[in-house]
Amino acid sequence: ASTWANVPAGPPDPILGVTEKFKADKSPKKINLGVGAYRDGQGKPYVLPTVKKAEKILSDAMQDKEYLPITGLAEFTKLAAELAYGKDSKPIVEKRLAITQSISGTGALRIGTAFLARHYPGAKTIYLPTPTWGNHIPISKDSGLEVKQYKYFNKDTVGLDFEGMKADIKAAPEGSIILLHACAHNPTGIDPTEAQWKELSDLVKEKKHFAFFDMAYQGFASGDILKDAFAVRYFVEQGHQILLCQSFAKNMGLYGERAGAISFVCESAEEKARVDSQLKILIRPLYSNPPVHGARLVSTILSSPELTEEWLIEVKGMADRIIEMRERLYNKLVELKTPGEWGHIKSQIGMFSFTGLKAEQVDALAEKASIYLTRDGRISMAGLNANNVDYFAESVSKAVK
Ligand SMILES: Cc1ncc(COP(=O)(O)O)c(CNOCC(=O)O)c1O
Repeated sequence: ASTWANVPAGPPDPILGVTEKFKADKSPKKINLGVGAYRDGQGKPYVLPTVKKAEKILSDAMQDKEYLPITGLAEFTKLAAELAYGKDSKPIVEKRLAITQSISGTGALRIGTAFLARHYPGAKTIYLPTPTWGNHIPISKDSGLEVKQYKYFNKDTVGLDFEGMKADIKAAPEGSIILLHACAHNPTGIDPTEAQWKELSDLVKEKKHFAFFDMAYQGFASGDILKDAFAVRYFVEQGHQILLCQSFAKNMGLYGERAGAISFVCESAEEKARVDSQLKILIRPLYSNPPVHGARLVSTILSSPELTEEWLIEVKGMADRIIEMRERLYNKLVELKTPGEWGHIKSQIGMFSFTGLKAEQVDALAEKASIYLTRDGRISMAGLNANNVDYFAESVSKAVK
């Protein structure tokens, strides 16, 4: 028998599988609201003008293709840390932030969970919000952590179940690992308010929990990189030794370049050195060293005040287009007298909207209207534009009547 006779056919990824179905659909009216990648007003992938300028600078520079160090391009990780924490944040000023480049946000999450599985002094259990980004679960499990949940989404109010969230975090054994979406929660688009983040910081501190931040959308959520980093910076100011995963996939449109970073707030420069050494030991047998081009693109932009200024305008432009689509969709659903409450479409933030559509309604939209979204009712708002938002609203209206 063949070597692989016992390999079973696995299920398609719930998110990426939607795009496969979309591609197979021949309808001219088809819409892909599945994958979380930004599209411009014409439904096209968007290469930021600052990225194009950085490409030109790099191609003129004709740099070599030598290996990066295990922890990546030092200029990239320095600039990524400053973007997230702020130039004058204490961990950076006191040189006690251990950081490594990663294979985008997914790679950062994989390194973080693997590092915790290997070195965390407490229980090797990670608490994830319900729901969370689907990939958080297999990443954590494959790293050897036990996965538990904390309440997050209240389907009656289509809002944050803050009391449930606090109760579950409080009930978790002291010193538990709590994964927190820093901004633009995926898939719900619902974030704690700044006041709620302050309460969560107190609770995490009281329980001596470990805050594991996933910040895949800094700048892309509200359009303001400082606003989106509020939770991360507040927790650090409050003295939490956080772990932070960063991605430049969305806010710089570098999806396929796989530019990301993971950082650990340490107690001292000496501890940072020990953590850095163990990060190298963990990464070396994983992929040895990371891809160079994406890191150079990010560094070229963030090391130039004028390119950074232009980038901030571009990332706000993306966020604003999504916010405009939220308003247009909401107004159209209301105009069509669509049954149900739709305010959450406007109040949610970031790439996604948790519509509240049921799985069978999602299936009907695919079959009857060639509109594709994940079965949890999440839509990527970026897939909507002036040419298709009315058709989508009309189709939803029909599906829920
Ligand atoms: C919360 C979160 N963390 C991390 C990541 C990792 O992204 P990357 O590895 O591309 O940086 C993502 C990317 N999500 O992909 C879009 C989708 O859900 O359809 C994410 O949403």
